[in-house]
Amino acid sequence: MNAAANVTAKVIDGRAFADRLGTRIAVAARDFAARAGRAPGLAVVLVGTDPASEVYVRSKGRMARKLGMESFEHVLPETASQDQLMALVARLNADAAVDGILVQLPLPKGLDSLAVIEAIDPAKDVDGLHPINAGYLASGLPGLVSCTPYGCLMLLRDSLGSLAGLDAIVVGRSILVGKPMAQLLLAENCTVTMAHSRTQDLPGKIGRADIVVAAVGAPEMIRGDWIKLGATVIDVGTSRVEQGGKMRLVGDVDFAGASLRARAITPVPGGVGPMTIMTLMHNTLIAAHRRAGMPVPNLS
Ligand SMILES: Nc1nc2c(c(=O)[nH]1)N[C@@H](CN(C=O)c1ccc(C(=O)N[C@@H](CCC(=O)O)C(=O)O)cc1)CN2
Ligand SMILES: [Mg+2]
Repeated sequence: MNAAANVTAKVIDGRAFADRLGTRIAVAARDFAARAGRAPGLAVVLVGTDPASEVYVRSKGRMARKLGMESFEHVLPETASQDQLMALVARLNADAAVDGILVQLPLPKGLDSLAVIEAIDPAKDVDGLHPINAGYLASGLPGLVSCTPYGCLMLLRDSLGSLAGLDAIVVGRSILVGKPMAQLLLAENCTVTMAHSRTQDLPGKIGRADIVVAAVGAPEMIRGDWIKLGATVIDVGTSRVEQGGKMRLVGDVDFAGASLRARAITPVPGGVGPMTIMTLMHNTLIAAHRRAGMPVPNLS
């Protein structure tokens, strides 16, 4: 733990961690292909032309191919109907070459993302968002875990070892990050507080936490001086802000201020983001093994 307020935190390098995990996934994917007679297959669905989503979808396809997986990319127009999207999901559910299905979020206005998520075969739900997989997680049963929180957990375990007994706060309650993150931390025997827009005395609650996971999408809303000395800070937020005439990517946490109090902190970019894509590859590998009736390799 930092003894004084002016010790600089260790910066957690999510990109390097993701690269190392990727090397192990590539070996396991090659082994799967040799035994199953086909590569693990990931289908990525993009609806519309949101520039950030286009970048993420392209990165996912590129990474799948780089690691020796088959990538199936489906792009529907902004004007696609709910029925068209549901029909595509049904086709992918029935396609034996597809182990993982991911529908990039957010969907254009007018489309019901929860209905789409519920239509995905839970065994292929590599985003871990289907209520069946959320239920497995809450029940401590093996399912598929949402990619970003799974990546955050890997970084926390790597940085801290055992998390048992630590006070953790998760700021944000989305089904994509906040809720599954809280379940994962609870399963690690943390005492978990879930904070959200109606939480009272957020600075006080953050100030008591050994682990802070920030996932609200509000640029630098968590001030550095709220952080407990020696805490570990995981910043999931990515917001583009203008500074001095230039666009800059920032997280939910004031990185410079928090670095003076935390023992370790993820940067933005280069922290949680790269883990999101690599845990998706990991989930695809897991889904492929389960669907083929093969034991899931332990890559940790
Ligand atoms: N179906 C899903 N939709 C979305 C998810 C998801 O997990 N499943 N997560 C986010 C977007 N996302 C992946 O889809 C994602 C976000 C950020 C990064 C990333 O690597 N970020 C970099 C910075 C990139 C930049 O410069 O813009 C970083 O933080 O270092 C990867 C994936 C919402 N939608
Ligand atoms: Mg990041």
